[in-house]
Amino acid sequence: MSDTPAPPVVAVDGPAASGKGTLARRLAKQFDFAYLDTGKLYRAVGMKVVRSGGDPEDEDAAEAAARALDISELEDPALSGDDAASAASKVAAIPGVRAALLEFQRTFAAVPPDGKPGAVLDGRDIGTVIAPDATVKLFATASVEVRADRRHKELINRGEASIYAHVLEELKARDARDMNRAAAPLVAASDAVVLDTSDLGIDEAFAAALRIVEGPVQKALEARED
Ligand SMILES: Nc1ncnc2c1ncn2[C@@H]1O[C@H](COP(=O)(O)OP(=O)(O)O)[C@@H](O)[C@H]1O
Ligand SMILES: Nc1ccn([C@@H]2O[C@H](COP(=O)(O)OP(=O)(O)O)[C@@H](O)[C@H]2O)c(=O)n1
Repeated sequence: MSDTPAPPVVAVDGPAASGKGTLARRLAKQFDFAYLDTGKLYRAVGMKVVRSGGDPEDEDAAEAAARALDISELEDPALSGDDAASAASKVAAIPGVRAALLEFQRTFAAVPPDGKPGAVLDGRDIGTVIAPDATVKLFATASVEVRADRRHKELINRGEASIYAHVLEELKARDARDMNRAAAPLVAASDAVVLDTSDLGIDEAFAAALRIVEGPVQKALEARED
């Protein structure tokens, strides 16, 4: 008798506002998989440091915040704001922070909560570091102008004051920090399928993502039934 293969894992990576969260959430719903927005972990650590009066670039403070992070802190609505995003990309460059968050993410992928049959994780390093053996890897991207436009509209819709030019600058600064850091930089895994959503609406992007993901996921689910 052979061992049952591990639950399928869908890795969704990409730069800010590329639509990876929207795709990952919909893919999880499609397959009834557990979903983890790993950006929230870094946002929560960044906000924890800022709120205690610290500097998100202070390695000791950021690592201590990451080690003390409680899952309940991920529910804070302030995490979706730009301040949290900026603090997140600073703490995310610190290797001790990434190490402190690694086990939680790997366990989520290996043993999806609530007995779900698989997991979808989105972030920057899911396909490269967290789940290098993922069933299928998607790298969502779009031009920085399109991404800034999406994030700007999202902020306006939430009733927040937003200036397009500022959002564009913030995204460029964050892209640069995320791509140029030494620890788990933002890069498509060599076996990821790149999906450029610049000219795709949400439904079109989802349909394209599903075409990429469906086959490998079904195959992995069937292998677990044998
Ligand atoms: N293909 C798309 N076309 C237009 N808007 C999109 C598309 N994908 C996502 N959005 C919108 O862009 C914003 C950012 O999407 P989100 O999924 O949160 O991106 P990310 O998780 O990569 O930061 C959201 O307001 C979302 O509704
Ligand atoms: N797996 C991850 C997820 C996020 N991050 C960091 O956390 C920041 C916020 O991530 P996010 O996914 O919530 O941001 P958006 O893409 O939604 O704007 C990113 O800019 C990265 O610096 C990371 O380093 N690794």
